[in-house]
Amino acid sequence: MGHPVVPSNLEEELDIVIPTIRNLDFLEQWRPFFQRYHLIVIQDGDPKRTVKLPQGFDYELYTRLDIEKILGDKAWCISFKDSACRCFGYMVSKKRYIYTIDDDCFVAKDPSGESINALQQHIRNLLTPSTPRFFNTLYDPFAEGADFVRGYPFSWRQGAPTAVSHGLWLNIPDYDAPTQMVKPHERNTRYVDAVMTIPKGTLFPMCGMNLAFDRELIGPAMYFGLMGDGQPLGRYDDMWAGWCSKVICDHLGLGVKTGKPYIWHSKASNPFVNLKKEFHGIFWQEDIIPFFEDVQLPASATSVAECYRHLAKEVREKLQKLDGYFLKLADAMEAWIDAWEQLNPAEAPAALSESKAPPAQHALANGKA
Ligand SMILES: O=c1ccn([C@@H]2O[C@H](COP(=O)(O)OP(=O)(O)O[C@H]3O[C@@H](CO)[C@H](O)[C@H]3O)[C@@H](O)[C@H]2O)c(=O)[nH]1
Ligand SMILES: [Mn+2]
Repeated sequence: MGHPVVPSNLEEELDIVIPTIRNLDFLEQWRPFFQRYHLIVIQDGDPKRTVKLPQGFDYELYTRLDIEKILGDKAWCISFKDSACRCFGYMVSKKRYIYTIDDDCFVAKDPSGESINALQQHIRNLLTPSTPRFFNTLYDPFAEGADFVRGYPFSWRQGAPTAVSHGLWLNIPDYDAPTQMVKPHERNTRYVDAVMTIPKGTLFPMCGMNLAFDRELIGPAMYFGLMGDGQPLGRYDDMWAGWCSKVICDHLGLGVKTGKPYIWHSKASNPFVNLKKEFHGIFWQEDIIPFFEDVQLPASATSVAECYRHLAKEVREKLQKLDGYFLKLADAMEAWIDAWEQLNPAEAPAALSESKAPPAQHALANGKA
């Protein structure tokens, strides 16, 4: 299968969102790959701090004061003092694609020693279909030198539109605090040359460190939750967005891929601080995962916003038994989607009519998915 042509005007189609409590010197190393794109920087913590960017980058920068000015009475749904604040950048972007990266992630090298253009690989992942309904054992059938293997149904080879591309990390792996405490010196040195679709009906731990998605297909579901300052939970921001968006992707016939590209994650955050942030989540997720596995989105929900509002109701009803936090989180999910639609009126969904729905959604409309 030929590689899709990466659109030459991609810079008009993609924003790079970076949350930061540090500085952005890391951009110097990414300059060859990032300079042509517009950056959306979410400056977390003290709004009076000055965040400097290397010369020559085109960017917009938002502090907590900007978020409060823009969102008004809905600003409370955007986390403060947590990387979850990055999702504000998804909301204010006007582009088709989003790439989000942490400020301690650098350009990795592949086994041949070549620098990895993570952005290019993510776009290839997003521009080629996914195979959520039937696993291709040779992994990505659209990769150079690969294809669908014998026994793969020909009528299913068009695949599904890809909504999310989840990249990985060399050096410091994205481990939870307990694992990091037990294995403080473990480094990920394994470069696996593969991209694969996460099967329909299977959840996964989405990491926000090196993540791209199609904002038009799944943007409204990419809310990174209520974390950080004043909240009983942290470091489950990307996880929450991953579980919500995967359930919605499965329902709407969209695909999620994981694997290449790799970035080089340079800093291990403090496992003791992380344990305090993650503590409740380690217990709650034993109930949260079955909740997402069991949730049934109605066939009448044919837009992301409709699915998301249904999810918020389910969270309120079924997770409040875990902790009152989930009542607040459900309210925050609704504030998020309201704010998203206010800031993006053109995208505010009338339910996708059959005629406009891509094939996979056709299947949903006809009850085949
Ligand atoms: O209060 C904060 C803390 C951090 N940031 C910015 O967010 C990213 C990630 O921060 P950091 O690299 O310190 O955290 P990690 O533990 O390595 O990140 C992983 O944890 C996930 C949980 O959120 C995160 O997505 C993973 O990548 C950096 O850019 C910090 O500057 C912040 O804005 N506010
Ligand atoms: Mn980090």
